[in-house]
Amino acid sequence: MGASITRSIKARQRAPHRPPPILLFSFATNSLFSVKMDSLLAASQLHPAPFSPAPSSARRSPPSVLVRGASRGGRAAVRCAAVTDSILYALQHDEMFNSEEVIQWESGKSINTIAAAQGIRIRRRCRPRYPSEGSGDDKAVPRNILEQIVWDKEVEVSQRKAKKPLKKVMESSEHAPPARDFIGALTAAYSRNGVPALIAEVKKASPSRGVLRDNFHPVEIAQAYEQNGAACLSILTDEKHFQGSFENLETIRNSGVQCPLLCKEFVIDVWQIYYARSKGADAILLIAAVLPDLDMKYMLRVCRSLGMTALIEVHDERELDRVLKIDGVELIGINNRSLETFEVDTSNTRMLLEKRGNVMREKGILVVGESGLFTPDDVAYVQSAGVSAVLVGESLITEEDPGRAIAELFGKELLR
Ligand SMILES: O=C(O)c1ccccc1NCC(=O)[C@H](O)[C@H](O)COP(=O)(O)O
Repeated sequence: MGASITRSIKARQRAPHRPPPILLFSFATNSLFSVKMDSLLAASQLHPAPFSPAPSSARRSPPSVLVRGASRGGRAAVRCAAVTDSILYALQHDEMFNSEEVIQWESGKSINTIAAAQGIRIRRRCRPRYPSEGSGDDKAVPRNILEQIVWDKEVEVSQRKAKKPLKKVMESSEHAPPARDFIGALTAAYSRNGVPALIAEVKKASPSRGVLRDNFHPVEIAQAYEQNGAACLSILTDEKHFQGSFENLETIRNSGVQCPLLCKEFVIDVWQIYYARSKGADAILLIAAVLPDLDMKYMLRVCRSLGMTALIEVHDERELDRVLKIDGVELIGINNRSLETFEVDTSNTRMLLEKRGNVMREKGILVVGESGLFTPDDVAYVQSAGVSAVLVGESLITEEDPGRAIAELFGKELLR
């Protein structure tokens, strides 16, 4: 493991920790403009001067703000009393704000068209503002389970946001204790044990397997995982398809468990990242099959501003290549399960590492092998392919004693 992990640690030590530029796009929602304004207002109060201090004259007399994309094919001047010059400066000078994807969006392409051009097959349902936009048809049926999950998530997130707007959830996230070092915990565990670090998953049910465990006590399971050498934990928060919850995440965080926690959520909106942080998450999953590049870049910035780690999940070469072009990626999960067909094939990890392992090592990116790992041979197989960590759910959670099952999975007891 040596070199790539050392590089990763060094990269992390070098990485500046600063608030995110105030960039306000989300392809995740149809109310792009209101999200922008929500974020703008919230950010102007919570991160008052990310780039440059606002002159006092600006504070006395708030400027008009040009908000790109507020109207199709052009810009709308929006007077916003809470916005300072520093934010205006940030918006106008941000490389991402002026990026290709934004220009495409402004030129009238729909969210789904832009995503499809990046090879993303998952469509957003997004209630259309214009007849030509979105899938548009209330009777449309999802093409696969991942699309179904994303469509359900759009409804869930909009309901949650109505109850707790972004500004409030950002404030809550500011009060959470600092995020723990997820990658640090993985690298330390790998050094200690000489086998891939374990991210043990607390998951009650899954779309592919139904209910995995009836007597499901999330805190007991989390404690058992930690006591038996898990480096980090992954907590499913999706209710509808996995019977998980943010309450589980919060309760585990408050139970005295020390392991860093991954919020295993289907993120489509930055609101979810702030919410996860407010509930004690140290890391969050971002799925390349769901998120267009611009969302991914913006969400990475938000994660960094919150001190959180992003585990970026890929399934195939195209997704991996997209992700490798994005700056600041530190942790990539290769999922052996197709989220569209449920097929599990551990050779996916080997195949992608054979093709792009060198690039990832050069960039100091740590790789996690995800899904379908049941035996010491499975673990050895993905380790020899080059992973530094494994994400395991089913093979542990279905055992009577999930903690003890860890030693069986690795063929030895793990040191804590
Ligand atoms: O687990 C599923 O059935 C599933 C279906 C659709 C989207 C995601 C899904 N699972 C998320 C995961 O990737 C796994 O929970 C995780 O990698 C652990 O996998 P396993 O060890 O096979 O439970």
